[in-house]
Amino acid sequence: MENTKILEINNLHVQYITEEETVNAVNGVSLSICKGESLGLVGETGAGKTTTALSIMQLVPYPPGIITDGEIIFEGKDLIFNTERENQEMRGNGISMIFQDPMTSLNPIMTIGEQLLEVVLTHKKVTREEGKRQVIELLKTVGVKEDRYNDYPHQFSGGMKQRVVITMALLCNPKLLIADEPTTALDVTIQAQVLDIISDLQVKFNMSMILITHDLGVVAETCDKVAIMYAGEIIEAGTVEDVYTVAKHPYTRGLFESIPKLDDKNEKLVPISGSTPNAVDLPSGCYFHPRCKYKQEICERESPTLKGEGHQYKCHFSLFEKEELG
Ligand SMILES: Nc1ncnc2c1ncn2[C@@H]1O[C@H](COP(=O)(O)OP(=O)(O)OP(=O)(O)O)[C@@H](O)[C@H]1O
Ligand code: NI
Repeated sequence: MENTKILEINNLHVQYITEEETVNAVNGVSLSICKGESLGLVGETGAGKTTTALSIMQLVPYPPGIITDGEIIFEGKDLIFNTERENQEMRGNGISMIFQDPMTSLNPIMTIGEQLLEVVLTHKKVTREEGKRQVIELLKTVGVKEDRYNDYPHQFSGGMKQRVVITMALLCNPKLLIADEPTTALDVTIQAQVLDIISDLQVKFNMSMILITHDLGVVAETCDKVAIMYAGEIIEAGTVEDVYTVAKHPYTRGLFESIPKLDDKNEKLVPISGSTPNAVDLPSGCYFHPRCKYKQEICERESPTLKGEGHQYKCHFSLFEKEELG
């Protein structure tokens, strides 16, 4: 792995503003990814993962969504100041995104061959023949046979559709791939296959990747680094090895404890008590304090800063201090 930063997000804030309410979806996210590196972005529903991804793609729906602060530096340039033309170019050959539902990306009334070829011809200076050759070759790589070129999306199963979408995302050789829960909509039996394909291609093409998921096991198998999101903030981040060995934030610990253990069939899922805060009306101080069993007075009052080098966590105390506090 090289150490060149390909993407750097600094202090990103995103809100969804309507007449009735303001949703604080992303509240100061900072993260960076190096060339060829894969980052797992993990968090409960509503934590702001998709909004972070859409911000990078410059696809936050406006209205009601608006990036209110921060920087998104891709290859040295702040995407927030891009023109629409520059955005299209960035999405054509810089950053690609795979969505949860394959039909978000596929046109139901075109054959998959036609739509994949169109992507190539829009972004690369190649002949139709060469374009078609590239499409067929990449389709084969993801396990879709050449004789399916003229089929329509509805003729494919969910897993096969997602393979076509992966092909579409990779045709223009993106430097960064964002996969937003790419297998959640699929049958459990084929989720692992599709994840393997994504993971293999990420390594093969030396792409950087952000993999959004609820599944800490998937991150362990697929990613170099992990970032845990809670209420629009990254509350812990580091290498998979560091974070999985010693989780430093009580929320992360709670997430690990809530994974059912394979070797003990009777082990109950231990959910973190309480629920995620309402993004319209966030708690004072540390957003996790209402659910934290180590809560102290300062936690209700002050938002903790991010501590640590490399392995970072956003908490007033180290866990060992907490254990002493009881
Ligand atoms: N178009 C929208 N309008 C208003 N609020 C929105 C919109 N999209 C998302 N939100 C809100 O923004 C917050 C963050 O949502 P987001 O989809 O980014 O979370 P997520 O971590 O991707 O969740 P999930 O795991 O369910 O996909 C949530 O409170 C959500 O309800
Ligand atoms: Ni999401």
